[in-house]
Amino acid sequence: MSSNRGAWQITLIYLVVSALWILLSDNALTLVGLSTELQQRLQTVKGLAFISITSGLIFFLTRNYLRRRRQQERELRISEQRFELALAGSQDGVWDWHLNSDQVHFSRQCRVMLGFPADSQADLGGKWASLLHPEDSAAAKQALRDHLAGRTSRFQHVHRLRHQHEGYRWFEASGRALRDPTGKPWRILGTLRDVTAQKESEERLRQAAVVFDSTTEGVVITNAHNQILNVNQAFCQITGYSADEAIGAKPNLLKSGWHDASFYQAMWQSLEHEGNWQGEVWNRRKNGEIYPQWQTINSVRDADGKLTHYVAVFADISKIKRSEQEIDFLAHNDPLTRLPNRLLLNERLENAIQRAKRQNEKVGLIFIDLDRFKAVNDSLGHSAGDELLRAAAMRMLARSREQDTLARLGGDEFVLLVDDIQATDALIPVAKRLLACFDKPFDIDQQALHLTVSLGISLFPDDASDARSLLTNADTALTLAKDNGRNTYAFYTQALTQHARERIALESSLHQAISGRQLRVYYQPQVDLGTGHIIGLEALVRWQHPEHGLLTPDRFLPVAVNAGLMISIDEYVLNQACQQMQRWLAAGFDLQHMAVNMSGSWLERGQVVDSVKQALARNGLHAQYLELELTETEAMRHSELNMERLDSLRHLGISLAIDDFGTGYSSLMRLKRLPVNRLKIDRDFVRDLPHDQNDAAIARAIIALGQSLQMELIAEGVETVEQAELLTAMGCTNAQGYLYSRPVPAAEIEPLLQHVGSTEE
Ligand SMILES: Nc1nc2c(ncn2[C@@H]2O[C@@H]3COP(=O)(O)O[C@H]4[C@@H](O)[C@H](n5cnc6c(=O)[nH]c(N)nc65)O[C@@H]4COP(=O)(O)O[C@H]3[C@H]2O)c(=O)[nH]1
Repeated sequence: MSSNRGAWQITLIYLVVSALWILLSDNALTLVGLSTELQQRLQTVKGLAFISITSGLIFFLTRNYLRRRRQQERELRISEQRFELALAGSQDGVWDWHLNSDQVHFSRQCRVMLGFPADSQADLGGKWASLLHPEDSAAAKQALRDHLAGRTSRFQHVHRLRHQHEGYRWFEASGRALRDPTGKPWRILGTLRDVTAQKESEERLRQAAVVFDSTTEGVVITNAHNQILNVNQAFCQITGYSADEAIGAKPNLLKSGWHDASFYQAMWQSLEHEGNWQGEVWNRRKNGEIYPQWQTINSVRDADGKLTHYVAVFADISKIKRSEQEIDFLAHNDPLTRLPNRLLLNERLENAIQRAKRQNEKVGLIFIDLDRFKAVNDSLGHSAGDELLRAAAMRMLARSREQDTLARLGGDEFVLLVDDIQATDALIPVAKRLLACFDKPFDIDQQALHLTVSLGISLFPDDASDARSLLTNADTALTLAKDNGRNTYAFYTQALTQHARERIALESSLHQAISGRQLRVYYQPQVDLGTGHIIGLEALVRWQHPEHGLLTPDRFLPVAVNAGLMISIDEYVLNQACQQMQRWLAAGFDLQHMAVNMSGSWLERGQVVDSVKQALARNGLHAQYLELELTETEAMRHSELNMERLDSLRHLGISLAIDDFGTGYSSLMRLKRLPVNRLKIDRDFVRDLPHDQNDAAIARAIIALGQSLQMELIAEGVETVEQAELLTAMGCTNAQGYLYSRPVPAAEIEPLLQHVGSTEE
């Protein structure tokens, strides 16, 4: 009941009761028939009674009314206090917006939250919109419009409002509109809550969730009882377990059994005392594979310090481990053959020497060099060369004892470290075994390649007292093995050291030899096997050494190659030979050509064509009388430039011969393309004729090849009549060798030429 209606009802009742009282009580007195005086007295009493009753009534009503009001006011105050307390506790502010007057009341808390003075009574109406962040403004206003229009039952929106001092902060505003009977809103009341911290932690959580899901490191979260609560995608990828399989289980699901109890004890102790643990753990994937992981575990405690969770983050480091191993391997091993390299050999050699010192034993070092490997590499290409090196390494490794170290130093150089030997002789069977590794040919690129090795042996403590000298001495011994005709072994001796010193001395005196005219040119005849006539000569260099006497090319040419002196020597010989040939021709000797050796470096450097032109011009020799010899290996070098230079030489009119044919690895295609007139059968295949069937077969094959390519053939190193006859029978037309003459100075050649006869005879 409304207050107006209630008041009207009470007043009406009072009017009716009073009117009835006045009218009826007077009539009642009249009817009773009392005297007038008594009636007047009773009327006075009645009037007083009425006043008393109504006064009493008014008193009680007023008292009740006032009591109820006080009670209500008290209750209101209490409720207001409760509300204030509740709001203060919740940190929410209250706002009250009278829409018609556009007056907004912001509670004290609201003002504090927005950075206004707490007790400012300034009207903040209309401020709300201006405080809104530009990015949130449209959405917040739309939410308010929706509610005022009755489209939503509550206004609720989270947006940023500008704080007076701290920039924008996040607020959650909620409220409800009061509407008149027509439904039109006239007031809206609501609360405002600062949710900046919540927003920030939501953002942090969102970021953490992204990290959790996208990190490549596995993450496991367990409760305090070490039961898995959550794992991330990376965990599943690394371990092979799905999240469903892992959740609820314990992390020992991954236990590999590689760590003992003390390892886990130390881990738990660290977690308990430090709150974290970090280290390498070997775990087992679902597929059984054991792998290393780098793991960090942190214990998580609540505000009261009670342990709630463990969080473990780990990275699979198996790839890193593998590359570490690979790097370590490559640092100590040769990538081609996978054998130990120089570094590892040195380490092992040092150790072996120390051990031998302690145990009074010996250490043997065998330096191994593949004979003529360079020729294979140059003619068949590097990949075939590599394959050959690998195959050779495998054969030697298979024949070595496990405790010995076979190392590759680079190129075609290997070393076998033979540990724990009692006597020098013990190395002989080892060396023989190594040589035997090369008895059978290697099958490379569908070709059977025959290869031999030369071995140089030195011994600790007999030949050297430290690793470095031992290696140098083995190398020196190798030179001796090579000098002894290759495919053999040689021990280091003091004499060898002397030899090495001589080589160094030779190199320095070779420079003087060239300038000081110590070089000599010897000539060796080349004869027609059919007529026995000398058809040409080969110019061969000698060194008239002031102390060592006459030195043959094998003593000083390798030194000259190392010292870069080959071109000077070749040019000197060419000049001398042209001069001499011109003299002999002028003297009327019937010679077809003068053969001069051409080193690889001379051809390679490119000045050979000019040098030849100049030598011919200087000596007035016609190009047709000059023949240049190039070894098979040099001729097969795959360089277009070399090919062009050979073509240019041919265009000058000189002829070209391939020297030492049969020792290299010729490609038929290339041989066909070479502008060559003559093949010289290497003396290695002539030496054992006519007895060696293999050599005979090779010589026959070379002759057939030369014939089919329309090249002239000359056999080198013919020493016996039988050899000459056999070669003639095989179809070889020319020969050179001691049978006819050793290489001799020009003066000694002339009687031979006269014997053959001059054109003037
Ligand atoms: N056992 C034996 N050997 C015989 C016989 N007939 C000839 N010889 C030797 O065979 C070699 C032939 O020369 P090469 O194959 O061009 O082989 C030559 C050649 O490759 C190189 N050489 C010599 N002089 C020069 C030069 O002026 N320049 C260049 N680049 N190399 C040269 O040195 C190599 C060796 O020359 P030499 O010691 O003079 O050795 C000569 C010669 O003395 C024989 O019946 N039996």
